[in-house]
Amino acid sequence: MSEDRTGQPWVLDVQDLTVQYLGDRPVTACAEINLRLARGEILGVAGESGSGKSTLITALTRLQRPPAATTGGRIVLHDQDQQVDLVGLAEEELRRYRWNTVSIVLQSAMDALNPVLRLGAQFADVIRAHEPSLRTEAVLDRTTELLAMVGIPANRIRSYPHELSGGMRQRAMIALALACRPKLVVMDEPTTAVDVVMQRQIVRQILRLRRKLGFAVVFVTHDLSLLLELADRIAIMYAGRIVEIGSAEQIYHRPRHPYTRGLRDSFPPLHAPLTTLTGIPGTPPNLSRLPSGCAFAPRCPEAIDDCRSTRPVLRQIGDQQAACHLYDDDRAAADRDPAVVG
Ligand SMILES: Nc1ncnc2c1ncn2[C@@H]1O[C@H](COP(=O)(O)OP(=O)(O)OP(=O)(O)O)[C@@H](O)[C@H]1O
Repeated sequence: MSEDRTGQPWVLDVQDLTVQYLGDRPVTACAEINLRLARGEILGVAGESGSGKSTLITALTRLQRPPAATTGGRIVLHDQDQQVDLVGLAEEELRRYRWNTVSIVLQSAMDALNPVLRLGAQFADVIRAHEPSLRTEAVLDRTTELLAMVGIPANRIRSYPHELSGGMRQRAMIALALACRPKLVVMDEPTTAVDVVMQRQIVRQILRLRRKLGFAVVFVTHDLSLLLELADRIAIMYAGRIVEIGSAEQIYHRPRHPYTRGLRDSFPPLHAPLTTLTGIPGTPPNLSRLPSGCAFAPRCPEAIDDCRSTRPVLRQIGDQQAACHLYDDDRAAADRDPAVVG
């Protein structure tokens, strides 16, 4: 059984996950993704629109619908001394793990919450599905406690989703995702629909709840600066592949991949003074017509000949990983001293 640095089993161990949109010309939206999460760890996944982030999230929770299909790899979850590979489980078996072991927070709570049910009824549905024998008062107590954790007063239990502010709805979604004490919460841009002040409040709340309850998080967003506040580690996606992965500190201060550098310089930092934003020239590629070699090469200011002919593989560079030919010649030096190149 694979284990993290502390000897604990990984909460999530994704191995060579490939997800395609099937059709006349299949599109590979996630290619050979490898990710591991330790208990209580927050992994951020960042990338531009179309890089495959949402596809990854729905594949991880097995909520994808045709034409999307997982065509390779494993999604191994570990909970209560058991390991289970979600790939290949039937819908009925998956239900045992949803909410309980892994839960999801979507981009728009308005799409995820039922508009015709009061908040209390929605919490009761989820809690009861996993603890059918729980008495009404206990369900109510649990709901009150969950809402309080995200700063929503008890009198809102009788509110309908449309009676709540956008920020409150998102926080209610987070509370609902935690209702059955999952080991892993998967979040797809849960702060895009709210203003910056609320965004930061939600980020602080997630950090506080993680400390209190110890769940791990995969948090997907296009906003790298947000992840720098929230994530322990960050994976950068481009054209369906992870092109760099490292600690938040490494990704911010010493990004290896030119794409990561471009992404970092495209967003205003949340704390530091505002500087000129440079952005990345060009647009992401069409996944059904990827160039040979590195998919970022046509936009890369540092591309060399190899980049246009051979796709670089994700490999260790110092104590982070990147898929970039710029480090090929300096492999030995970069492995010894990560500051040598970059
Ligand atoms: N229903 C679909 N049919 C065919 N291809 C699709 C479909 N949905 C997505 N794709 C392909 O998968 C790619 C990745 O889409 P995905 O939504 O996962 O990206 P994303 O990074 O989450 O983007 P965004 O931030 O805009 O949500 C798209 O560029 C597109 O080529």
